[in-house]
Amino acid sequence: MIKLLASVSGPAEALVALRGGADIIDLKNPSDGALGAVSPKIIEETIAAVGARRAISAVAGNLPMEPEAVARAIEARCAADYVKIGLFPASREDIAAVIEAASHYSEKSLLIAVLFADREPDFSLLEELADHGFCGAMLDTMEKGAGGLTRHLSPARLRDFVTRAKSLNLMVGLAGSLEAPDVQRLSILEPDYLGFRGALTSGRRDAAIDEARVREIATLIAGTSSIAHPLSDPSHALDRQDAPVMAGGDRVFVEDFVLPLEIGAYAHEHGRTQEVRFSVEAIVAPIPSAARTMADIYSYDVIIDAIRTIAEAGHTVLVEELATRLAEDLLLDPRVRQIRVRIEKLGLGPGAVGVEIARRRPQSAPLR
Ligand SMILES: O=C[C@H](O)COP(=O)(O)O
Repeated sequence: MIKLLASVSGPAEALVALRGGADIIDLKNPSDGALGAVSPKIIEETIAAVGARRAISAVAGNLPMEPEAVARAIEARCAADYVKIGLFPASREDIAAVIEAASHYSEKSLLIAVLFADREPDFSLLEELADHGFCGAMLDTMEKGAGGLTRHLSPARLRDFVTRAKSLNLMVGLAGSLEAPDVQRLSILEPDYLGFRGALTSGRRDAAIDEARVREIATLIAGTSSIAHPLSDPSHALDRQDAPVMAGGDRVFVEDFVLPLEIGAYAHEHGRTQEVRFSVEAIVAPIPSAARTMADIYSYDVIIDAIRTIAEAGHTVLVEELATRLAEDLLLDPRVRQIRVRIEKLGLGPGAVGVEIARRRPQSAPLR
C-alpha cells in the first residue's frame, strides 16, 4: 500500500493534511526552497497536535554539505519520527562525510536521504546510505517550477532508483512537483510513498494546503492498491496467445510515438540508434460516464512510460521481442483486457518495416 506524504508548514496544516487522508506529515517551510526547515518549536507543536495518529517527518534544511552543520540540524529535529536530509550537489567526499555525520543519529530518529532528480542524482549513494543506517531514500526536485520529477528522470531511471533502494531494504519515496496524473504512472513503480506539497494547495506552493486537494490525492493513491504491478507480480506474465477473445471495451491509445532505439540483428545496427515508431492500443473496461478524475481511468501515460522504459533497456535484436515484451508488460495491469502493439523501424529502407501483434488477457486472470 503506497502512502501519501504531505508537506506542511506547521500544526494547523498538519491537521488539514490529517483530515484529508495523508499518511505521513512532513514538516517543511515551503517559502524557503526545496528543503526549508521549520523550527524545533514548530516540530514540538505539531507532534502535540497530531499525537500518535500519524508519523511525522521534518526536513533538516537547505544546508551546505558540511558534516557539523548537518549534524546540528538533525540533532535539533530528532523529536520527529523521520528526519529528511538533503544530499545537495557537492563532491563525493563531502557527501560521504555528511552521510557519516548523520549516521550517528540513526538511533535517535529514522533518517531519510533526499536526492535531487534535477541535479544528476548519484544512485550509487544508496549503498552508502544503507551501510550507514539510513532508513530510506527519496527523490525530490530542487528547483520548484522547473518541471516535475518525471520531466527530469525517465521511467527506466525512476524504476532503477526504486528497485535499487528496495533491494537495500531502504524505504523509498518519490516527490518533486507531483500532480494527480503522476500518481498512476509512479504507483506502477511501487514506491513506499509519494510526496506532495504544491498540488495540495489551491495556488502557489507556499499557499495554504487545501483539505479537498489532499483528499483527492489520497483517494488516487488508495485506488492504485488494487493494480497488479509489474515489479511485484510477474505471475500474470502468461502466454496470452491462446486466450479466448474478450468482449470489447474502450480504447486507450498512443499513436506514432517515435523514439531512437538500439535495435536490429545486423552488425551495422549495433552501437547506433535508429528511429522506431510505436503505436499501442489498450482495450479497457468501458469508461464510466461519471469518470472525472484520474482514479476513474486507465492513463495513456502508463503506455508512454512502458514504451520509454523498454526503449532505454539497451540493444534489442528483434522488433518481435520488443512487441511481445511491451504487450506482456502492459497486460500486467488488470484493467487492460487486450493490447495491440505495432512497432516499425523507420530507417531501414524506402518505408516502414515491422510487426503488429495483439494479445489478450486469459479468462482466468483477474479483470477490472
Ligand atoms: O517532500 C515532498 C515535497 O514537499 C514535495 O513538494 P512539491 O510537491 O511542491 O514538489
